[in-house]
Amino acid sequence: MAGSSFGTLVRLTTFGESHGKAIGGIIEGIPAGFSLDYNQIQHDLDRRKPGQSAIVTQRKESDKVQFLSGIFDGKTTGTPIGFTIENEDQKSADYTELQKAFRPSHADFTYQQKYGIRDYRGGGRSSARETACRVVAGAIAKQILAQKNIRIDAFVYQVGSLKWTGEWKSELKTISEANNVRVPSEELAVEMENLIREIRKEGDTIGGGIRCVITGVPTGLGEPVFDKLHTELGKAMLSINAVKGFDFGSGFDSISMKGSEHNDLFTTDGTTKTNFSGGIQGGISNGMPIDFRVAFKPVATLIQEQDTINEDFEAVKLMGKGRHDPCVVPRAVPIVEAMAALVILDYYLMQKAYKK
Ligand SMILES: C=C(O[C@@H]1CC(C(=O)O)=C[C@@H](OP(=O)(O)O)[C@H]1O)C(=O)O
Repeated sequence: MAGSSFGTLVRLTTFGESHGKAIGGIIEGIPAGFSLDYNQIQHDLDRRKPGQSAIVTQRKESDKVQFLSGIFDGKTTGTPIGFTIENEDQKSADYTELQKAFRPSHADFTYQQKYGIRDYRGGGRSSARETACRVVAGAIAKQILAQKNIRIDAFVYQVGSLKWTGEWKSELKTISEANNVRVPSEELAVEMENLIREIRKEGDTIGGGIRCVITGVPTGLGEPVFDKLHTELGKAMLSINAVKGFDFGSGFDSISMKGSEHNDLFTTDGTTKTNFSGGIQGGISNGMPIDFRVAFKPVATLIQEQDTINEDFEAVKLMGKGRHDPCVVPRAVPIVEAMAALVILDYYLMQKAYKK
């Protein structure tokens, strides 16, 4: 229970700090004989990497993954896949003041209280840099799932109070992936980007929301009662840095609905006319698209002076420094897809193992 591994049959363990030599991971349980598309893995890493546009952190990392094991002649061998990604652009001097003072609402304080020591540079282990490792594993899982016609699409639907309320279709992915925000509307992309630029000018940050739709999932995935499919998806999403909320299907809107409005009526082919269940009933996939949302808080590091305390619990003023995201959702889209892919592949393999 040391907190750095995720999954049951497909299991990812990550290591590394933001300003250390490298980050990396070990992926166990990937089936043998699968031909890897390295370009696809790099493509997802590029969708996540810092410095990719004017509205994200300007730290420049190439995020090239180096595989160390588990692959032979371009195919998985069924043995642990080890990999590293080097850290190339650390500016640790930006964090000198943070050796002693805690950024309000950041993991600085809790890491210090838990361990009595922390790598304060770039947030150390608590940095979202770690999520690059999840993207490597998720990109592999996504490729395997694609062969089974399971498709995972995440996109930004909200930044601050600007919200996309359209109906999702997979064709919209070309629009969401063509703009810096990753929202499926060209008009909203401009508005959201302008908002993020304004927020950045003020040295401030803003929250956002990501929606994820998974199609082609067969019925039967999910292990009641404690390992329901949505329970594992919730854990996966809530483990991503800055995530504050997860809901699926009707989610929190279900509070104000009547059963007669909420029930998804069947059609005779076994699908349902509506999808308030979000593709999961009783913790088990029902064959409809799995549909969930993830809420991200505004990043804690502000380029503004704030009141805080130091390690001796004395009141001090702290001015944030460094290269930070004014809004994390544009870069978090491939992270959500990666974690979703790890869960779905894990549960797909479990269902294969258990089904009579
Ligand atoms: C490096 C990445 O993002 C970093 C996430 C991060 C944080 O506190 O989470 C702080 C910043 O790091 P630094 O202060 O070293 O510039 C971001 O740039 C990355 O995502 O690869």
